Amino acid sequence: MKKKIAVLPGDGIGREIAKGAVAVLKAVGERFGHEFEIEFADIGGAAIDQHHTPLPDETTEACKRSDAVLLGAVGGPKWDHLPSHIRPERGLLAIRKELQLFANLRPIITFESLVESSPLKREIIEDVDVMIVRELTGGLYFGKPSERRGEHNEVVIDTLHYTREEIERIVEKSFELAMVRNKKLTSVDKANVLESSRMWREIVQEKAKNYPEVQVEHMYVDAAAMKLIHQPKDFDVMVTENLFGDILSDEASMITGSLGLLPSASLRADGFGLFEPVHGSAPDIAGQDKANPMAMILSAAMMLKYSFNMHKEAEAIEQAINEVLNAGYRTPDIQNTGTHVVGTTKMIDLVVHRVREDSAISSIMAVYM
Ligand SMILES: NC(=O)c1ccc[n+]([C@@H]2O[C@H](COP(=O)([O-])OP(=O)(O)OC[C@H]3O[C@@H](n4cnc5c(N)ncnc54)[C@H](O)[C@@H]3O)[C@@H](O)[C@H]2O)c1
Ligand SMILES: CC(C)[C@H](C(=O)O)[C@@H](O)C(=O)O
Ligand SMILES: [Mg+2]
Repeated sequence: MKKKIAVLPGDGIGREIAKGAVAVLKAVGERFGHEFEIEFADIGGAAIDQHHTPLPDETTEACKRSDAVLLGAVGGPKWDHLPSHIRPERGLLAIRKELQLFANLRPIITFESLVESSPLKREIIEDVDVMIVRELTGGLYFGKPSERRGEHNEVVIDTLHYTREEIERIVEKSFELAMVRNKKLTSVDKANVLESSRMWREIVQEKAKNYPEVQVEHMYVDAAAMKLIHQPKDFDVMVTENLFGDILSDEASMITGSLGLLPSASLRADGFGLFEPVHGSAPDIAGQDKANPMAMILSAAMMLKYSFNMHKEAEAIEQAINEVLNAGYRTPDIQNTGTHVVGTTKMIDLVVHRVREDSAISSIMAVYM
């Protein structure tokens, strides 16, 4: 199969880990006989430096002529002085909006080999498999007005804005996911305070009538934050609005062991997707070969699964990652002493090697079977 992929490395560790995803895709392509044509484009701070805007038209066009998009991360101290409407993060929000990527899927899955070294108890984190469904193109991030007012700019306004249609489509998506998973949906809101959450809850209740098999529960976001780290196995699909989903997913990363392990898929209604790690550009470790490339590589695996229907190819990546972790290799975000502590480049090589090695084994098997 031939597929065109736009790769937007962005800033900081985004550039280091994007290389990893591309190398792994090349290995998958060779093993399974696919051709992945890669087109690189700038976003975020890199785009500000090159094109004076965080999202150049060329980048949007490159995404639109591709079958899927991979994104590293944006932002960093170099651009922190800029006003919010032209910061690197604005490029990320703009591409999500432009491509109508309203459904952000953030799977939280425990790696068995990391359970032992976790500061959290085994009985809490083992076998966790939660899907956070985060609304991605509405809410406080996109509400207008968002500005400072008053004679001395002493008043500030951000607006939490949702339309019924925006809530309906993300709620529908989460019910569909619940139906193919374990038929359990937790809707997270702040309906004791926010009008937007009251409408959110009403819509969940309305839609629930079309999915009688799905067990639905409503939970306030503060309680959900507590329960997520205390009893994560009580959740299966969790749907929530943009900002709540942002915060809860970083929190949930601690169940797996590191923010550097969480991938995500940002999907449009027709299935087109942009795939990005949950984490940011990590300026504190950028350029030091310390970043964990797994979130990015797993995002590429999600792309293969969700955009190209390449399930065995995605599983080959997941298996390679499991094997590398089972063999004891760790980036410093997970473990910082010992003989198996490796940098970004070495970790990428290990995963690529495993993906290729399986290729050798399966071709021998093919000859003798
Ligand atoms: N999707 C994105 O592009 C995205 C997401 C979050 C933050 N950001 C931006 O990134 C910049 C830094 O933000 P932040 O520091 O709050 O969040 P961050 O996610 O970049 O980093 C938080 C902490 O996690 C660590 N970390 C993150 N990813 C890691 C990885 N793959 N391997 C090892 N350690 C990792 C970092 O070193 C840091 O200590 C900001 O400009 C922010 O706006 C971008
Ligand atoms: C960088 C920022 C705009 C972004 C968000 O909040 O959506 C990030 O934190 C994420 O989780 O993808
Ligand atoms: Mg975030």
